[in-house]
Amino acid sequence: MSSSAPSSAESHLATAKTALTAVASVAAATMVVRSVVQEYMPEVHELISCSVRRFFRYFSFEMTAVIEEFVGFEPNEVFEAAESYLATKISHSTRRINVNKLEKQSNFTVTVERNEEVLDTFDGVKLRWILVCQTANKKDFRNPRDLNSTLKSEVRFYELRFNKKFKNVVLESYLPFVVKEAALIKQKIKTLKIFSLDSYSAWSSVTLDHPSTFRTLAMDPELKKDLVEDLDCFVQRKSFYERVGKAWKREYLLYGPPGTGKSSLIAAIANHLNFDIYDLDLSSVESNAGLRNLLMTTANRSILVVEDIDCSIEFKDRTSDEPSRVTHEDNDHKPVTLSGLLNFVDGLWSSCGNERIIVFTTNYIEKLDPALLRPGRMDMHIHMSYCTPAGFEVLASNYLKIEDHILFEQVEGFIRETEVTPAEIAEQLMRNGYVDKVLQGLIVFLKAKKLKNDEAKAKKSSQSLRT
Ligand SMILES: Nc1ncnc2c1ncn2[C@@H]1O[C@H](COP(=O)(O)OP(=O)(O)OP(=O)(O)O)[C@@H](O)[C@H]1O
Ligand SMILES: [Mg+2]
Repeated sequence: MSSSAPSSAESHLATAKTALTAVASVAAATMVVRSVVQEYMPEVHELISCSVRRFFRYFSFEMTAVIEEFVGFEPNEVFEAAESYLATKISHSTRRINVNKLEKQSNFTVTVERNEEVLDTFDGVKLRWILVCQTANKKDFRNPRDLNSTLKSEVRFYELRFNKKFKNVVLESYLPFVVKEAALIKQKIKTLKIFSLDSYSAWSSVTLDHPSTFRTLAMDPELKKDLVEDLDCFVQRKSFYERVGKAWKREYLLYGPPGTGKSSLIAAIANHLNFDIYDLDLSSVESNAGLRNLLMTTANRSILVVEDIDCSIEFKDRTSDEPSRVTHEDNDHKPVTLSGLLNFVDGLWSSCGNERIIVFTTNYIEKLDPALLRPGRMDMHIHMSYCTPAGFEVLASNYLKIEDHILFEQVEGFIRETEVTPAEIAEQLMRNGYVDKVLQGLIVFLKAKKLKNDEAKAKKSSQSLRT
């Protein structure tokens, strides 16, 4: 018995060959029929093309997700996210990109141009993106997408192609990842704003372009380190605040003489976290109801600043300790108090506010109501002190671009013995001239300052001896 029965592998091969031959014959026959029909019967040709496409699509492994620019009248978050995200995927193979910049923007906006294919990989899954633009059908107003695009005269959507078997990975992991990444990118390039109250007591904003950063700030190095760590820890504790059911907010009290960098520190915090600033002048808020409205209209990831609290407002309502029959309505019309503000903040922001920072500043901590200073009221007290030798070195590096100099020892000696603010030193360092000349000028200034301070001290002590 020399011949054996065909093995199962051979039989599979034979079946596959037959199937392939069949597909090839269908394709060849279709081509012939198509060319004949194309010539003589265009409608039949369209019908056949459609069926052929459907036939091949059935055997294709590819799936396409269409991500339109608008959902009804609203912008599609996934489309916007894809636009930002894909800009980070521009590679050597990208041939055309779009570059835009509005006058007020500090950075260029770069996006991938239409019909450009962008490749991406996520957990080993290969993905192909392409931005498709089609001329809008302006007459078809039944379709909101077309109505939207009448303004733009084109309909834009992304096609995202991937292997069908990764459908769940794409929908459940990849696209949420793209949305999250895009939010981070936007946050990074966001232009910071500072809001203040206009003449109608409503927030109005301008771009915040303050150069102060933690690097340029002259303050106690340990305190600076602690504060940066505190801020970084705060923004990462979303789940902690959710778990304990507290408002996700942090309160800082900055105190120190004028010119020691309290406002500069607020700008440095805003630049570090990329948070907008709301500068709240409590003396121009008429009532609790007005304050509540203002707080409700501040955005998340922002810093609410109340400057000079010692002079702007009472801490407590003077009548609040007396037994009273104040109705809710009366309360709405009452003048604002600081304790009222803090209570609002706890209530309102625990339900609707996220990542809020409140900063209070004062030049005179001794004038503050003790209730505001009691432990647990503020999360951190930050003393912005007179300039120290370490602070001077930061300022010298900022203004003169030097890390050391033969005159540093003399300057630092005076700084140790004299109460001088970083603002005063900064003013001296901004003077024109060579480094030597500027530092000599600073020494003359410090000598005079020391003399003046000593005289003032002597006068004060002789006055107190007399009384
Ligand atoms: N600690 C500091 N580090 C770096 N620069 C400082 C510092 N303090 C003051 N300056 C410089 O002095 C200027 C004024 O400082 P700033 O307005 O921050 O002081 P302030 O404490 O807010 O004063 P005020 O109590 O009068 O509001 C700043 O623009 C900055 O150039
Ligand atoms: Mg200030």
